[in-house]
Amino acid sequence: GSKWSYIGPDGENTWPKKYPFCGGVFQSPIDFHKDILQYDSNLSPLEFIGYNVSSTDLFTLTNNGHSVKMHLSPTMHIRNLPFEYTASQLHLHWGNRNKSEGSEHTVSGKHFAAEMHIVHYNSEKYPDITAAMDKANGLAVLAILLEIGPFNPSYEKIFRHFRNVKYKDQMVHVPGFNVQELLPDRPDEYYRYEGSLTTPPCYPSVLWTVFRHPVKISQEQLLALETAMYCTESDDPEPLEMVNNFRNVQEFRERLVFISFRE
Ligand SMILES: NS(=O)(=O)c1c(F)c(F)c(S(=O)(=O)CCO)c(N[C@H]2CCCc3ccccc32)c1F
Ligand SMILES: [Zn+2]
Repeated sequence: GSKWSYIGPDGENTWPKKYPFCGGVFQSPIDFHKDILQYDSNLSPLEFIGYNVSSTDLFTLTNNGHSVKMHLSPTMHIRNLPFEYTASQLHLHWGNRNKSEGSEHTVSGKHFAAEMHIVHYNSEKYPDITAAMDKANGLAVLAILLEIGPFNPSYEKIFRHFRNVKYKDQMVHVPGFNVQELLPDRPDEYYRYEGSLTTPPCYPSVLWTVFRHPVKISQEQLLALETAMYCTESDDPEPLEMVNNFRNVQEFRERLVFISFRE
């Protein structure tokens, strides 16, 4: 199994030993700051096809020991990227109850409270994500920055199930809903760059789209995310809280991040 973690002897500084790409090029996440941003008028709004999933369809929510991930319906895909990308799963990254600064990407050096990723694979060129995940242009990940605000009923459609996936390998079914509700206002405004998976094996295969505007969830919803899950199995005598499951920002030299909006 994947023997890596975010803390301790298998923490991120040791990842390159077992996963060489983690010490390679084009690594994510990164910090978005003024002098690496460049407006690009060709960055058009993405089209989200099949995101409105019927409640008779079921998503599977799983605690995989690293994050909580929700397997998505293969009828969901994005258009307006260089290729068509089909949805695979979504998952989250967060901090802890004393420090709600667990986003992966940062803006002018600032963390947001948490970050949600919707992982897609290039279904035009590859049959499935396993074939796509180590190829150039293989994956496209949408990133939504989360911050504290009013209660968010759309996010609650996922969050209300956290108590049933407290421990590693637990799963629960979530009735389908319109996943587009999870996206921020103005999804036409985003950061775009070529990067990598932020977990081992860190393949440099990801076309990143990080939406400019954060989504608000309540303090209570954030606390539930920060305190509900464990990395360990239900019968483990030494339970490990699933907290701070974000990678630190990586060196980003001699490259630009393209933005679809003017400052
Ligand atoms: N931040 S990130 O880079 O988007 C990111 C994660 F952070 C993350 F934890 C995961 S994981 O939950 O699968 C646990 C470790 O792979 C993924 N999985 C992707 C890529 C790896 C293999 C795979 C296979 C099927 C579906 C999705 C994925 C991931 F892409
Ligand atoms: Zn992620």
